[in-house]
Amino acid sequence: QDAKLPHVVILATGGTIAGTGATSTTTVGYTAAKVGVESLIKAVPELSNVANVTGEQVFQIASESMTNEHWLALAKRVNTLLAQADVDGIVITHGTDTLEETAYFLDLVVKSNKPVVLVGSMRPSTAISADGPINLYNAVALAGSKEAVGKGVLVALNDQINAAREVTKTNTVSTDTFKTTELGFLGYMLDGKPRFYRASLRKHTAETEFDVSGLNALPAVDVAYSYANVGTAAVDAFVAQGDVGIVHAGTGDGSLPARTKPALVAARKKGVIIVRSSRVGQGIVARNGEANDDELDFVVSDTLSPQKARILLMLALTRTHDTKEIQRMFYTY
Ligand SMILES: NC(=O)C[C@H](N)C(=O)O
Repeated sequence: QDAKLPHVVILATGGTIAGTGATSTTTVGYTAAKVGVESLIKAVPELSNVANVTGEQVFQIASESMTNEHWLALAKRVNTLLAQADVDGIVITHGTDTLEETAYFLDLVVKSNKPVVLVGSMRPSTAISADGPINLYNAVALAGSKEAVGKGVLVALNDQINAAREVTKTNTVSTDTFKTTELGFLGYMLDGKPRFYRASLRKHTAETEFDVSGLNALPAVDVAYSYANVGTAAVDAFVAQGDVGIVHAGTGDGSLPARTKPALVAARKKGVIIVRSSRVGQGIVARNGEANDDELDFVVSDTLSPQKARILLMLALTRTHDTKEIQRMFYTY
């Protein structure tokens, strides 16, 4: 322990960064979530040069199995730790498949300006040139840095720093998979030091109106994906199971197929909040563009991906069912 260094807590949740393969050349077909947090820390002795590190195993899962309940537990732990004067920053080791979703959820509910950095890896810990150790080193250095304070929840892999709201996984297996394609990533990690060039302008962390401290569950919201020949089965099933919100991952600028639209309109009449988003991955879903949202009383996702729109809609529904208010939130966060 070096009193001059920041105290960074590593919260381990599993994923490939904690995965093991049969051989050193196994980079797919490995088992995720095997190695514990103490082993992750021990594998990178250089961490002690940049921070005093302590570890906690919060879950041990592959991130495709992440649930709302995991998020609530994780957010509460993060908020408790960051309220402690002796904690300077948090690193969360996480599977990459839903890493961007956990990052955005935390971006909306963490009540602190202290850095929170999500990190993972694409190769298991046993692989030649595993990317986990260097990613973990950079994440810890970033979480302990003054530069990362107030920047919102960050995602740092492959020497690049991204904002939680905008980053997405873009390649199924490559180590160079996390991208903020059009808006651009925030900066680089270079020799364990952050170099920031931009910041996300949407409200986050300490500035948000969302509070999960008293919540044990989140409102039921699902994503209905659109494609040629789509029918109403998904929307109907979501309504039947009692969803209070549906995010429509529409084609193009969030367009509504002739067959699906009546089901969404009927769902809205029953009180379900409908958010029009797009499966395209880039660009703004324009309000009153592909549909008359004012008339239908729908909300548009702005630039959020369907999976992130689901998160904001769940949190919005913990505060209000007023569509004007919810639309304001989609233009704020
Ligand atoms: N690279 C990874 O971490 C993928 C893994 N399926 C996970 O998300 O847990």
